[in-house]
Amino acid sequence: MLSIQNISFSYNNTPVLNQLSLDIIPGEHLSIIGASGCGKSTLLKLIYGLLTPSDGNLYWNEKKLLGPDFNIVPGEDDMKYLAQDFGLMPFITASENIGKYLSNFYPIKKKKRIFELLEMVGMAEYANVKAQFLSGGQQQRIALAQVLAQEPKVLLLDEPFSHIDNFQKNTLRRDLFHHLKSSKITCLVATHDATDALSFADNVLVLKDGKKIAYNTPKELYLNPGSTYTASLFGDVNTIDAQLFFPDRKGFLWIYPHQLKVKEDSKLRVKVLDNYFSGNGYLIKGISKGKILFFLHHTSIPSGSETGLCLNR
Ligand SMILES: Nc1ncnc2c1ncn2[C@@H]1O[C@H](COP(=O)(O)OP(=O)(O)OP(=O)(O)O)[C@@H](O)[C@H]1O
Repeated sequence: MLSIQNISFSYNNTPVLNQLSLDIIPGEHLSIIGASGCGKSTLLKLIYGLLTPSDGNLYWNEKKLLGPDFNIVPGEDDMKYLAQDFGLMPFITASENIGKYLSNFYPIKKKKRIFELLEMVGMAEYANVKAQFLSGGQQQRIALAQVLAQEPKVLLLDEPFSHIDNFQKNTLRRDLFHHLKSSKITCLVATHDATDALSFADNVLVLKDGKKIAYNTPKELYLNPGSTYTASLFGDVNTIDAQLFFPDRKGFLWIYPHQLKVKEDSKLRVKVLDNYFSGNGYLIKGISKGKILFFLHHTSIPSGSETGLCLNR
């Protein structure tokens, strides 16, 4: 188990992480989400041992992780960390970058493993191309293959698909996360992409200003985000007075655009401000009693017109 126990961290006396605790069981896939600068990358660097916590402890299977103040070569043996800047060697080929840390003792086995990994990241045809001639997305895929090559027990991925186009990203992450699950590799992913968290994580950790503000399964967190901050990490969201739909309820509801639908005679009145084509319909921006609301509709609605909204159950 990976155990994060009450860790805090500051860069030059500026606090970045604040008393964070979490246990991650072997084989678990955790997504770490939060606004830019909330401390996601810093947390991964602390776990991998590139930084030392100013307070608290980290354990991997009862072994205390000591960080760079105690290890001559930073980085834990059982772990691999893929940083946002990939770290490939530019003057050697894609294959050589992947095979860099693999043993030369069994050359046929090594070649096979490199090929398998190139296939997994959809880069077989670039095997002999030097890294410096690959695009950003291609380099990111080779860097992913490189961290997988040594079969780590824990994989720490920082925005692993940020440079990869949607089409390839969808295929790649399905294949990658399937591979990690079947190989029982524990995986922590810092991400801004809601799909990484919703579709592929077992649990999601939400950070805000270096603090853990929510932790749950993706489904539970999506349906009951508990704050506008958490809900908005999954996309556009409306914060609506609960009494508007449920007279007995107090507080707010977090309603995603697809959870509202047009009902002309509904008492929630909205004036349409803008329409955004979204493929299978329109995302519509409206205003109701001075508050911006987003909802979906199968056609556009003229700006300036008024309509009613109700819950889409
Ligand atoms: N080497 C550093 N020296 C000083 N401050 C740093 C350093 N690295 C990061 N920070 C600051 O620490 C805070 C957390 O940074 P971090 O990179 O962990 O955030 P993040 O959540 O991963 O952001 P993003 O989503 O934009 O990658 C930010 O305010 C950042 O400016």
